[in-house]
Amino acid sequence: MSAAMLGTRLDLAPSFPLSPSPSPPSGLRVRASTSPAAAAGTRALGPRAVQAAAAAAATAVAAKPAAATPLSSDRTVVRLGLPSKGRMAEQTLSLLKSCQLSVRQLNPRQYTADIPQVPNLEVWFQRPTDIVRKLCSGDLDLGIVGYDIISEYGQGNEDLVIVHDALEFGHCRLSLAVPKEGIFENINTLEELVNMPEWTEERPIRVVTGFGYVGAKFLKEKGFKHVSFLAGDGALESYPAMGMADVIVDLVSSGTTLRENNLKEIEGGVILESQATLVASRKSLNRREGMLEISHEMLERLEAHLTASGKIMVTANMRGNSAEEVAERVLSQTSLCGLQGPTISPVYCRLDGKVAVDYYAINVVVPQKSLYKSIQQLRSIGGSGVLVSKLTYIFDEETPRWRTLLSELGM
Ligand SMILES: Nc1ncnc2c1ncn2[C@@H]1O[C@H](COP(=O)(O)OP(=O)(O)OP(=O)(O)O)[C@@H](O)[C@H]1O
Ligand SMILES: O=P(O)(O)OC[C@H]1O[C@H](OP(=O)(O)OP(=O)(O)O)[C@H](O)[C@@H]1O
Ligand SMILES: [Mg+2]
Repeated sequence: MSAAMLGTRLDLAPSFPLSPSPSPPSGLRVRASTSPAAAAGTRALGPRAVQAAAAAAATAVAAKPAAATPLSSDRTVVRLGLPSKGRMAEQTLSLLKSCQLSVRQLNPRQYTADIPQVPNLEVWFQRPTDIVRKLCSGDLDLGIVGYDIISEYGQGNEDLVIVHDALEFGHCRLSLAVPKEGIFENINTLEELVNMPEWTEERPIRVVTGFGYVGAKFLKEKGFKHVSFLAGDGALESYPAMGMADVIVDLVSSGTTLRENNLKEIEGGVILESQATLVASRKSLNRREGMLEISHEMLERLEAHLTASGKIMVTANMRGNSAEEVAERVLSQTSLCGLQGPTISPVYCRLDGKVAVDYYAINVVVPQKSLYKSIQQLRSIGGSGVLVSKLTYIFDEETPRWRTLLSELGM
């Protein structure tokens, strides 16, 4: 454990280059599902569209050479930074493997590796904080890190663009927590904490955190006037009991560490929600050869895998007079609507020497958690011979996140 005073007191008002908005800086957070561009986009996006985007990017660069800052080094390979340690490291590799993007590392002590499926891509194992720093400096082009680290170490840098904001692991929140007892016994909201008479210029509230930038920005925006920060690397939950800090700003997942150390979260005290993200350098996306194609491929594979996870394919047979009549019955059930709708196909058999349709086969994708309900609903409308299979990938016609990314890049 290491700790260093950032200064006896942090005079928040003049010394912090803080933006007024509590939300992530524009250009940093790319929200695929909510953007109007994503909602409006219906055109299929194939490899040609990626090439077109790459060509557009090249033209844009060619059109304004004077304004463009040079890319760091004239390397021709694209670099992906992956966490070298910590709890994200293993999960990152396993996610990539599930997307058929297995990382090949010849020796565990080597910091470089490759993904045989993607030529022209170098993998560099780095600490998560360094991944963000190196994306900003142009020494990496892509990275997988927690949103918390992007917010803290990216500090609103417009060059960072989130390509996929929800890789579905590393879920945690950055939260302010206070001791359960003593002067905090009746403090349950951030407002109550701000208004405590204890905090004065002579005796500021002492906050220990590894998130000095995001933490200070949040407290300033919430109206804290007298704050003193202590930077800590780990075991922050011990600081209040040791008398070294009044409150902590740290990552929380299950809440066990807080509870076991007699601390509690308070209403309004969540600073940000985090999970693993795929993040890129805007300069690289705009100008490094091959970068758009690689980003598109990674995004598509990640989306296909993540969309399929937790979903199953249910197949059943059903008697009926026509496909439409069977469809009416299936669509009358809430759990059988599928992704776009059920697929219904005739099952041909020989009846009295003639080919005839007696049954229809229904294929429908449903969330794994509603499996039993789906089976019950299928049976209630005459379904039989139910087969259930796990889905590995769902490649949609287009990836809304890709469309959002292109629009973010002005392409
Ligand atoms: N308790 C948690 N549960 C889930 N995700 C977490 C938790 N703590 C941190 N994370 C996420 O994992 C990332 C890496 O955290 P982790 O603690 O594994 O690495 P580290 O702090 O660099 O390693 P170490 O703690 O060994 O120095 C964090 O940036 C955050 O996004
Ligand atoms: O809510 P919980 O599920 O209890 O998780 C929260 C804890 O996890 C992280 O610590 P980590 O395990 O990384 O240890 P560290 O402090 O040594 O980094 C974080 O800093 C909290 O202490
Ligand atoms: Mg940790």
